[in-house]
Amino acid sequence: MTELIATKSPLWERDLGFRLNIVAVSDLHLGSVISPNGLDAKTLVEANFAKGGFGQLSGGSAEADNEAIIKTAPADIVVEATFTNPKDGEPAVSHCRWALNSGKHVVTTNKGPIAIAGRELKALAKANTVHFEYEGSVMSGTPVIRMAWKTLAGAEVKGFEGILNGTSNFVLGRMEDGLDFASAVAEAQALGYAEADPTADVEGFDVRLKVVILANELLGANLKPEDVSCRGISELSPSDIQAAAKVESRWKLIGSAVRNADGTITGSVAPKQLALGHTLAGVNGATNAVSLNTELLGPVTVSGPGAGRIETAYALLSDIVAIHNAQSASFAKEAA
Ligand SMILES: NC(=O)C1=CN([C@@H]2O[C@H](COP(=O)(O)OP(=O)(O)OC[C@H]3O[C@@H](n4cnc5c(N)ncnc54)[C@H](OP(=O)(O)O)[C@@H]3O)[C@@H](O)[C@H]2O)C=CC1
Ligand SMILES: N[C@@H](CCO)C(=O)O
Repeated sequence: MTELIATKSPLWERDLGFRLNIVAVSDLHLGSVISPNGLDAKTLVEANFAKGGFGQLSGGSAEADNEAIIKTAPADIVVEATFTNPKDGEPAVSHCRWALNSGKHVVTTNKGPIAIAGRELKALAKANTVHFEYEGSVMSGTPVIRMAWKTLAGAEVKGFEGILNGTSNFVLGRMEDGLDFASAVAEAQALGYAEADPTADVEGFDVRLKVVILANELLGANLKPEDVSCRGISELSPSDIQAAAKVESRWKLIGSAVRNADGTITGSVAPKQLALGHTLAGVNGATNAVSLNTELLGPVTVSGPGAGRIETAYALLSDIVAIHNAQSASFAKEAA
């Protein structure tokens, strides 16, 4: 995000009508810093700080004092981009609570807080009259949550199925090329697609969080991760991959949810062998795609980048734009 701010600020000011000013940063390795007048994004990107390096800056400390930074920094918006913890969502859930309770908007790509504590955090945002935005938690910068809410409003989403993890899709493709599993995972890590612990990617835990988020957001479910059955791609062998190719099909890790006749919602994550003609069979690399099954339009499929540094930073920008637009609309209404 800092890299994007360093290069895109003049363009955003012209096209989007705001200029982002970084007033504080907290990072486990680098430490933390508060600068009410703003930190230069280019310097932050290029300085190549050593461990604890923020300690050298005015207003800086070699320790990541997240709580104090989040609560006291003179910021309007807190960007939560620590690692996703699929078990209890921490420390990100606490980061979001501290920010919302301090009257700060939160934008995040972290799946943990939304899948595990989404209801609580949304209520907290409402109580504090601030926004809690998380478009990048599913399919990184590719719009799906707001797209479904806004552009497909009234179309009645009944279920969805999708490729929701860039790493596992990339790994399956590289295994089709003949690469072994471990080398393919290492490539995905080097490209910035994988989670801090890639077990979450290959065992399906990351997709499970995304299925929970989409089911709760788009189908009005109240699922928790443990409600969604989950199998990952680590169960597939190179011979499974080759056997699928021989019958004109491909293995894909599919996350899905459906509203049942009795109104309950069932979610699942599992590798599926798809015929080459299937809408999701041609989705390659770190690209994600989701087919939303709607009552009025039938399936509507969205496809785009599902992982990557810039792609994920864009998701944060899209959340900030949403906040800016909502606030501008509300100021205009008050002024009328
Ligand atoms: N990368 C991607 O393609 C996508 C990522 N996401 C999600 O976005 C988030 C960020 O992704 P990504 O940058 O790839 O993740 P990384 O794991 O690469 O980076 C996480 C960052 O958070 C810092 N950090 C970790 N714990 C703490 C803490 N307790 N306090 C302060 N800083 C902390 C790390 O610091 P340090 O380096 O010092 O350990 C690191 O800089 C994750 O939740 C991820 O799941 C969502 C969509 C796509
Ligand atoms: N590790 C995740 C990042 C996006 O959530 C993936 O590969 O899809």
